[in-house]
Amino acid sequence: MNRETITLSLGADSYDIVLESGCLQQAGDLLNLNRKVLVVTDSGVPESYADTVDAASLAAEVVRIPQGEASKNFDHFRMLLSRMLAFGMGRGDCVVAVGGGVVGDMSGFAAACYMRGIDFYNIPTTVLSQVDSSIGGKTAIDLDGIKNVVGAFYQPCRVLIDPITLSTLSRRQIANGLAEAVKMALCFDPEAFVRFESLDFEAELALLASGQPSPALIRIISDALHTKRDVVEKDEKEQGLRRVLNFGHTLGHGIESVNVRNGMLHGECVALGMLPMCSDSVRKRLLPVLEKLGLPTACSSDPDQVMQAVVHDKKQFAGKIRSILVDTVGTFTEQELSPEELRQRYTKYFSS
Ligand SMILES: O=C(O)C(=O)C[C@@H](O)[C@H](O)[C@H](O)COP(=O)(O)O
Repeated sequence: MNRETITLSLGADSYDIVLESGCLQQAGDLLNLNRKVLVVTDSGVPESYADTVDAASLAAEVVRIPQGEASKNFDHFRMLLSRMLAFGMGRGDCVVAVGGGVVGDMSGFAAACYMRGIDFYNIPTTVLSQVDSSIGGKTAIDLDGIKNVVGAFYQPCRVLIDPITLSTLSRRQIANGLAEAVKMALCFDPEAFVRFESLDFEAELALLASGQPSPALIRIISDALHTKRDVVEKDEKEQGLRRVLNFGHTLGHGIESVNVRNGMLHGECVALGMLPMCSDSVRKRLLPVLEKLGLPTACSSDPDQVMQAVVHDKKQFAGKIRSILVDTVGTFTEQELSPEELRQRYTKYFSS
């Protein structure tokens, strides 16, 4: 099996991302598990993944939270900390996340807070977490319906990305994660976007369903990891360039907050959130890609409700919302838009 190791250079917080089919099975060799380990996973992740980490650890506790964004809350966060305390974990012990973005974000935040910070490893098992959320150290929980509003920048010690884990995901979950990779290609990587345009999605899904790795998906994951690595190395704490990774998220988070109970997924909301923020020519290329992936392209959420959530987002600054726009594939601009201007973009695109 081919292994790609991508190093994120952040001084003392540098770490390797290992991308290799089958690397989950090597967790005992690739991670330091010779200590107490809190393994955090969710009810949608095959139990065998967490069991693999458990078996490779000196002593492990496995915590399984219910699947879904609604679990990324204060109660589950507190429960993780209590479990660490009850297990007698000390500063030399570690947390391992095995799952998607919810598991990674929340367990990373728990690792950041327990005893002011213990080691954290991430083993993302969804497309979304493999291309985006496991990289760059954003950890968080949601509060009062606002996404990621409590959290910390806390880098993992190592990330293991095993594309074989994608074979158990539904088509919808795969497309959900690919929305984040489309976002990165649109902003930074025109060649990666062309690869999306020529992607034979059905053929790659068929490969995955037969238990084989999908070369095209591995290439997409690798493209996204390189883009994100380059961005985070230049701007770890999101003071400038990293804000571009929020393309599609400003309206997207608003749409997500309104639709969380309808079961809409994060990437689906990001897909919708990108559409009003593109030029006509970019949208003309984006729409067929989203349609091919089966991502939504129409949204009927009430603009007032969407905007209510948008104005609580972290991108608000002196009454304006820092928004990313894409006029040409591979480039971006940042503009400070008023809530009214954003609302108009939303209504103009989705009501016409
Ligand atoms: O890593 C980043 O930086 C991102 O913005 C990646 C986003 O795709 C991701 O969804 C992130 O969690 C959103 O960030 P937030 O700061 O708006 O919570």
